[in-house]
Amino acid sequence: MKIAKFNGKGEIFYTIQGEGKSLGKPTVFIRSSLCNLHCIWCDTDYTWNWKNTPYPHVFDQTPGYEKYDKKEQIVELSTAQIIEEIAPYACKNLVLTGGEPLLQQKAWVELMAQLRKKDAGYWFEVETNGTLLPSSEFDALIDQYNVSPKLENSNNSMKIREKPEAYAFFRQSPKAWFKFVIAQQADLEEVLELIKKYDLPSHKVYLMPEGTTPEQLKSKQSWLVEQCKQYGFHYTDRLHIHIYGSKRGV
Ligand SMILES: Nc1nc2[nH]cc(C(=O)O)c2c(=O)[nH]1
Ligand code: SF4
Ligand SMILES: [Mg+2]
Repeated sequence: MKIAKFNGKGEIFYTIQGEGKSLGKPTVFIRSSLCNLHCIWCDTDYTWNWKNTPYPHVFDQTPGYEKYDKKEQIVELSTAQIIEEIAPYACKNLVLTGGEPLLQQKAWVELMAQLRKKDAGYWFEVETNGTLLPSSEFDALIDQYNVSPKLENSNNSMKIREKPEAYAFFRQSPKAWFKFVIAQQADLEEVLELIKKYDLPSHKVYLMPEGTTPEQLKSKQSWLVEQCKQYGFHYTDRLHIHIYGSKRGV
């Protein structure tokens, strides 16, 4: 599997789930590389923002920021190698993230199947942008989908960010929970439209402030909580950002 490379190794780390339904749960994260979207504010752009691609990013304004050399950002790990990497952690909760993990479903299926065979107690969550359909094999192994559909604020065209067949799948899955990144009022209105259009279950919707620093998150907290109260959505923060700041591997 293509894993994001960090400090010469695969980006695999033990922390607490910082977002959404499982917030606070001790969890091992495995960050796969590659994404089919190109969100302008993406905080894991080292999984897709390759040199000689046209996608703009907010970091373009940051002095010294450069698009990434694909070869330098990916490490190919076998299922056995990934199992070896996670072995030292006394934790059976895994989050498959990225990038977009559903781009590499076959490799995840092999990993999940082998781990379950060893220990039925494994719990598998996946962080997905909700544009790709899970295979039946993948769906059979996964415990929870954290579906984070992208809005206009992501700067992806509607054609690539809004896939009706994927919405149809996740809206009916008992394992799926929705998490929308909200930067401003217009985003909230877009979420309300999507909920109506795809008949999403409101009680399974989380709103999360946009931001990669505690200051950015804090500036939106109280406003967003009021919106959650008004519409009956859950609020989720980005706990790992408050605790660790904007760092990799936490
Ligand atoms: N602690 C922690 N929680 C997270 N929840 C979703 C994450 C992600 O990047 O997918 C993430 C992450 O990178 N770290
Ligand atoms: S879908 Fe996720 S990983 Fe892909 S560009 Fe958007 S924020 Fe980044
Ligand atoms: Mg993240």
